[in-house]
This record gives sequence, structure tokens and C-alpha cells, in this order.
Amino acid sequence: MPTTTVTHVIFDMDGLLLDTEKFYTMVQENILAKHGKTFDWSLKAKMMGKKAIEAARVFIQETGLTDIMTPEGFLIEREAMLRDLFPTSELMPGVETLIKHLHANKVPICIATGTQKFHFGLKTQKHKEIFSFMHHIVTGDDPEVKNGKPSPDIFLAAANRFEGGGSIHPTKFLVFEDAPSGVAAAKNAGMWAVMVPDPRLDVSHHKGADQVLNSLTDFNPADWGLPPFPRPFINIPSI
Ligand SMILES: O=P(O)(O)OC[C@H](O)CO
Ligand SMILES: [Mg+2]
Repeated sequence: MPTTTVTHVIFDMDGLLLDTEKFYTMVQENILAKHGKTFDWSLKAKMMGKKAIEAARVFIQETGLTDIMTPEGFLIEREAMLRDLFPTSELMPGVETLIKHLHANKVPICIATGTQKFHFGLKTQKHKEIFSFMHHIVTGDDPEVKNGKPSPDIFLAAANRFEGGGSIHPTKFLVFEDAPSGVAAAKNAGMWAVMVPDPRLDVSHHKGADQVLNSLTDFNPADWGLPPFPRPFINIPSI
């Protein structure tokens, strides 16, 4: 990991801030089971992080369902099943502590997520305070995001929306991601990428990340020149 100092942080959302990838996996397993097929992590690795329609095209192509359903039809079926699940989304471990710490230390933070704006609202409705600390949110259906991850579009758009964003060097941005497409998008944008992958994701997909963590609870802001977490207060009684 390079010794560098970043000044701004961009968070991915699904699978990184919110424990939502399990919903996509479960629903996609259910859809494939109806056609006698199974969903596996090699396909998941190709889909996660992408815009919905781009992920849908991968799903239909890779599972050989092109004669049975269209990507658009798959999304309609998938989203009908996801709609009731999204509002139950929980934060991933370490998220609340890290976001509150960065916000308290006035580190500019934002979100760049492939999910569409409507689903963003459903997924975050239980966590309004945490998401209120974000300077801005860029979603996959934003007009500036012409191509989804691994294209750099969404991270470049997110960087530009900070105060003075357009003149900040990309290496001043630290991106947190869970998906190979997201790490690639961050690197394509010239930014640093901390990957927090699902343990079921093959390690071959970790390449390109500047740092790989098992959990956000293992992140040390000082490693990136960000304000350190306060030292644990140890109350040593006077003798
Ligand atoms: O990981 P995100 O937040 O870019 O979301 C991407 C899709 O919506 C889920 O794979
Ligand atoms: Mg993600």
C-alpha cells in the first residue's frame, strides 16, 4: 500500500456500506432455479457493481436464457422480488464508526453507486442519519454516468461534485469498493481503491486494489493520511 495522503473519500454502496448483495444473490438464485439453472460466484463477480441493465445483460448472456427472457424482463421480475427486501437493508460492519469519524473530522465524503435513485431511497430509509453525512450521492441512473463501472464515469462525476472537485488531483481520492468492476472503475479514474470483498469472491478478483480488507472494521484512516481514530481511552486509576 503506497504511503500517500488522500483528502476526499468516495464510498460504493451495495455490498460495501449496505448488506444488500445477499438480496441480489438470493433473488437471482430463485429466478435461475425456475429454469433448472444455478447461480454462482463467478457470475456474481461479473454482475456486481454494474448498472442494472448492464448486469442484466451479463446475467442473460452467461446463463443462456436469451431465448427465454430479455434483460429488461429479467429486471422487472428481479425488482418485484427485491422491492420488499431493500427497506430491510442493514449497514455493513464498521460503516457507522468510519462515516461518523470522517464526518466529525470534516473529511469530504460521498457515495457513487450503480444502483438507481429510486432503489437508493428504498435501501437507505432505515439509515437516514448516516447517509445525511454524505456531501452528495451519484446513482447509476445519473445523466453524467454514461457507462457503469468499470468505466470511470461515476467516480469522475462524484469527484467533480465536491467543492473545487474539478481541480483536485485524482490521487487525492480514496474509493471504497466491494466489487471487481468498482475497483477497476476507481483505478480507471486514477484514484486509490480499498477493496472490502465478500469472502466468497475468488482472490483473483482482488487484483488492482491498493489495499484489501476483510472488513471496514480493519481500516486505519492514518494509513492514508486521514485523521486517525481517537486512541482508546484507558482509565488508569491513580495509585
Ligand atoms: O455496488 P453498487 O453500490 O455500485 O451497486 C451496484 C448494484 O446495484 C448491485 O450490484
Ligand atoms: Mg458494491
